[in-house]
Amino acid sequence: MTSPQRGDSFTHPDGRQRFFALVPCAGSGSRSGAAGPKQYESLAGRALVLWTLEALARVSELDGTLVVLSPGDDQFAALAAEGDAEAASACWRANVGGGTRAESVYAGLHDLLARGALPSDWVLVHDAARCLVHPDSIRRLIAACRDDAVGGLLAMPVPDTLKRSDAQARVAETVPRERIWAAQTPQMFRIGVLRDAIAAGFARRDLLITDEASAIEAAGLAPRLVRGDFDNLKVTWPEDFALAERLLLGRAQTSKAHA
Ligand SMILES: Nc1ccn([C@@H]2O[C@H](COP(=O)(O)OP(=O)(O)OP(=O)(O)O)[C@@H](O)[C@H]2O)c(=O)n1
Ligand SMILES: C[C@](O)(CO)[C@H](O)COP(=O)(O)O
Repeated sequence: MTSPQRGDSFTHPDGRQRFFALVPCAGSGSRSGAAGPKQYESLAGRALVLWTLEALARVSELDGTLVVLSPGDDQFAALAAEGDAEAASACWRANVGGGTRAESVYAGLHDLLARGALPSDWVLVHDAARCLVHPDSIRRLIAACRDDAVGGLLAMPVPDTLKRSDAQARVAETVPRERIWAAQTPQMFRIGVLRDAIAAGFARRDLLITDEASAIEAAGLAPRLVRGDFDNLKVTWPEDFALAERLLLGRAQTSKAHA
C-alpha cells in the first residue's frame, strides 16, 4: 500500500463495505513507569506500536489505517522513516490526539471523514498499546459484525471471582461474574454512529467513555461481544513490557519452527 495523501478518495464504485482502522496512540503511559510514552518502548527489538501496526497490516479486509498522535509527537514520524517500519509508513497520521482516549478517537474520526471516509463506513478502533492482537481475531470480528446493525468488539468472559474493594483495599463485596466480559479492542462501529455517540457522551456529565462500546451503549444500542484472546493484553503496568516481549518472542519462534 502506498502512503496515502490527505484528500485521497475512498469512494468505491462497487459500493462494497469499507473498513478503516483507527489507532489511538496519543497517550502518555503514566501507569507504565516508562520514561516516555509506552507505545515507543522497545519490545523484542522494535517499538511497541510497530508490532500493533504490523498485526493490522496483515488484515487484508482493512482499506486503510489512521494513527492518532499527540500534537507534539515527532517520534512516530522518525520511526516510520526507519528501514523495517513498512506498516507504519503505510498509515495515515494525524497529530490530533486529545487529553483522553475518547477525545483522541473522536478527533481521529473527524480526520478520517475529512480524508474522504463516509459516515457509513466501518471503523475498527484499536489501542496502540495492544501489540499482541491476532490478525485472525480481527478478521473474526469483521466477519461477525459486518452484517450487524450495530457493530461489536473483541472481549473475553472473565474467569476469576470478582471483588469490589473499599478505600483500604479490603473486600467490600463479591461481584457476580455471570455474563461479565472484559472489553478488548478492536471495537468496530459505523463511523457516523460512533462519532455521534461520542459527541452525545461528551455532552453528559454522568458518563465516562472508556471505550467505544460504552458510548454506543449510552446511545441505546447493544454492541455484539466477539470472543477475543487472553493474550490480547493492553500493555499498561511496568511488568507488562516483559510479559508482552516474552509472548512476541514466543510467537516469532513458533512461526520460525513452522516455516
Ligand atoms: N489521551 C489519550 C489517552 C490514551 N490514548 C491511547 O489509548 C490507548 C489505551 O490507553 P491507555 O492504555 O490508558 O494508555 P495511556 O493513556 O497512554 O496510559 P495511562 O492511562 O497509564 O496514562 C493507548 O494506545 C493510548 O496511546 C490516546 O490516544 N489518547
Ligand atoms: C478500550 C479499552 O482498551 C478496553 O478495555 C480500555 O477501556 C482502555 O482503557 P484505558 O483507561 O485507556 O486504559
